[in-house]
Amino acid sequence: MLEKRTLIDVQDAVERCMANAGEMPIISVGLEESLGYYLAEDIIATYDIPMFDKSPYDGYAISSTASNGANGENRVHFRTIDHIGAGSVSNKILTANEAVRIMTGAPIPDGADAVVMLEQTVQTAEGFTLRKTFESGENISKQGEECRAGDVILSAGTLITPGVIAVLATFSYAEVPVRQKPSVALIATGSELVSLGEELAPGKIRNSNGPMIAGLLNEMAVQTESYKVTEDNYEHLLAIVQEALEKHDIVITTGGVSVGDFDYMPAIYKALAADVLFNKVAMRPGSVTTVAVKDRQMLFGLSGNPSACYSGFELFTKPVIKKMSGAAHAHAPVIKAQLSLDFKKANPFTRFIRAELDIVNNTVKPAGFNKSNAVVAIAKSNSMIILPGGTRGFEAGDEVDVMLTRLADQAQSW
Ligand SMILES: Nc1nc2c(c(=O)[nH]1)N[C@H]1C(S)=C(S)[C@@H](COP(=O)(O)OP(=O)(O)OC[C@H]3O[C@@H](n4cnc5c(N)ncnc54)[C@H](O)[C@@H]3O)O[C@H]1N2
Ligand code: MOO
Ligand SMILES: [Mg+2]
Repeated sequence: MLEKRTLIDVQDAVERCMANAGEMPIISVGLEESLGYYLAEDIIATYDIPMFDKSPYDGYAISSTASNGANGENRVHFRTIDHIGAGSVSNKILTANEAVRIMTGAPIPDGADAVVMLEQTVQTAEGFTLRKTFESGENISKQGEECRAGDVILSAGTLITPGVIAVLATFSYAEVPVRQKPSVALIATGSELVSLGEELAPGKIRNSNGPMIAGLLNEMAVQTESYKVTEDNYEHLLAIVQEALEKHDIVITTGGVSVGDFDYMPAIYKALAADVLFNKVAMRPGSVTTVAVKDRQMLFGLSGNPSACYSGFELFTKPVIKKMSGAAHAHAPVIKAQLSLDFKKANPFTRFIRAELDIVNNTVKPAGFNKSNAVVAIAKSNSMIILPGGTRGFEAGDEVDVMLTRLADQAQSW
């Protein structure tokens, strides 16, 4: 007998997933390996940056009062008494009309409170002359102007980017406290699937979901074990899922979650006595997406249809992985943009459309043929339009919600 499924809202489904996503333990990784992890602790400045008053220019450090009254007709003369580059300290103490030749990054010598750029000077036998009055503090990078010892520079949950690595290096973090990432098993199911290079016998199709999801996980720097594409064989699939659960925090399957005679995932959740969080969501595509929990491990039963598979990952799996990995912001941002094409179809459920967002003009359109089985539109999309359930007849010019999935590769430039 066909089991009755309970339909739930997308938001509810997302919340159920997030409620079951526990943070992974804190580990320490080398600075060079830390890219893509999330900071597990706040990063607090251990000293002022800059650490000392320093010169922002190549030029001369002077006492500003000595430049008083300087102008084009009355150039003031300075005598150079020392010469330092970045990394060196002058132990001379300046008196009036003395100067230290100083390079960018070098500490300001005692007695100096201004820096004259090289271009503002005329060289003389014993030093230089200048033609303008300097103020105290002029052209000096002050100690602590960027941050002070004790300041919280970056908070726990921040994604480690190259900029974050620069901060960590500044404070000498050879090892970085991060949240471990969940390890993921990826199982593409379906007797129709053949891998790259294999013959496409009648009725067979290429497994595109497996490599796509592996790519999405790779982008998140998550370790993935891809299992061989399985046949639709209950015992075999159950054995693989059980093996995957022994080794991984998350098990992602694609396909076999609907009501077909060879859709074995529902029976497998039952056999595992897994707690099914939902198996029918009021969304298109991906309405049969199923998420279950077994002990503390999560099973994502993504739909076999490629666009449904992709959307299910973006909506449910990605934020769960981000939360487990310690991300402060697990969800993709949603913005408003103007539709640039009509979209007349009815939307009985919340509809997600793989879309092209033009960030310059803030307009958006479906990324071509957009049914649940579409593949090309995924490749062309940088976002997903979200149309609320119970609506129809969107027209060009209407404002719609757009989830930002990937904006890194915009075809826009200066
Ligand atoms: N009577 C009903 N039939 C269907 C329903 C329903 O509610 N009642 N739901 C439909 C919807 S909506 C979807 S979505 C699909 C979901 O199907 P499954 O998740 O069970 O996936 P499969 O049956 O295994 O495959 C569906 C489709 O996708 C192709 N596929 C599967 N795996 C891959 C892969 N790795 N790479 C590329 N393409 C793949 C597969 O060949 C099928 O064409 O069910 C509807 N039916
Ligand atoms: O819910 Mo299905 O994923 O529309 O094709
Ligand atoms: Mg099916």
